[in-house]
Amino acid sequence: MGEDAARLRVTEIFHSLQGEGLATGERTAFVRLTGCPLRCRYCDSAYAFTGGTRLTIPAVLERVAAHQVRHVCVTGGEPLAQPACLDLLKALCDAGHQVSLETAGALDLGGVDPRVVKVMDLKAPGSGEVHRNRFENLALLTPQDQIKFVLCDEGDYRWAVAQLRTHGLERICTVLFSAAAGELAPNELAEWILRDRLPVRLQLQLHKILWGEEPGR
Ligand SMILES: C[S@@+](CC[C@H](N)C(=O)[O-])C[C@H]1O[C@@H](n2cnc3c(N)ncnc32)[C@H](O)[C@@H]1O
Ligand SMILES: Nc1nc2[nH]cc(C(=O)O)c2c(=O)[nH]1
Ligand code: SF4
Ligand SMILES: [Mg+2]
Repeated sequence: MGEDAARLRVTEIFHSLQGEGLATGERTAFVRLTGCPLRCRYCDSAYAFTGGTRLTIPAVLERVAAHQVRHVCVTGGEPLAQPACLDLLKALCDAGHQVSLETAGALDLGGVDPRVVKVMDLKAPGSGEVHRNRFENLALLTPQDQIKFVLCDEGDYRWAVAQLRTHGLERICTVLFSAAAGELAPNELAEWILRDRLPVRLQLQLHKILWGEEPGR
């Protein structure tokens, strides 16, 4: 199949305020790609595991353009599980967008366009997917990228602190600590970060504060 005919399976394309990471609050178009090889216990996007609509890259670009945004966030599901995601990321950059990629960190980041801001999770034990972390990806991150931990409990927190220290993560890029919604109180996580004087940022999910668990927001 030629590149022009490549299609991506897409769950939704929507317009919202970025709710996560360093661009929080920016008006953003989200492209949520369908399918994920992981099953994090807390996943708030399980509706993207199946279904979706097959769209060509020009069709995705056209729907994104309708939202008149600078920022585009490619998420999922696990975007990198679809090989054509790499072409989509490049096409969005070529169209002049500031592009971010939300990824589990379980698949190779090697082919991602260097203009893309990579927001990579390290999956903690409470996710049930800690064995999927691909630590080789850390060498592919640059200071513009972000490493995110989504934490379910104090055990996860301790694990994240150990990763921070073992890999010197704060020397690579910004490190975000986020509480898994419904599992850990963000104020408790805030107290631990202060107590331990960690070089990390607390991340709250702005869209859930504004709109709750509504899909497409
Ligand atoms: C739905 S995932 C999609 C991208 C990719 N599969 C990943 O896991 O990064 C986007 C982000 O939402 C986070 N997330 C999922 N469920 C969450 C929850 N219940 N509370 C907080 N963050 C959550 C993930 O950890 C990830 O950082
Ligand atoms: N507003 C909003 N911001 C987000 N940032 C990352 C999201 C995601 O699901 O990956 C997300 C999302 O679902 N909504
Ligand atoms: S990797 Fe991302 S999309 Fe997949 S189950 Fe985990 S949080 Fe959900
Ligand atoms: Mg989400």
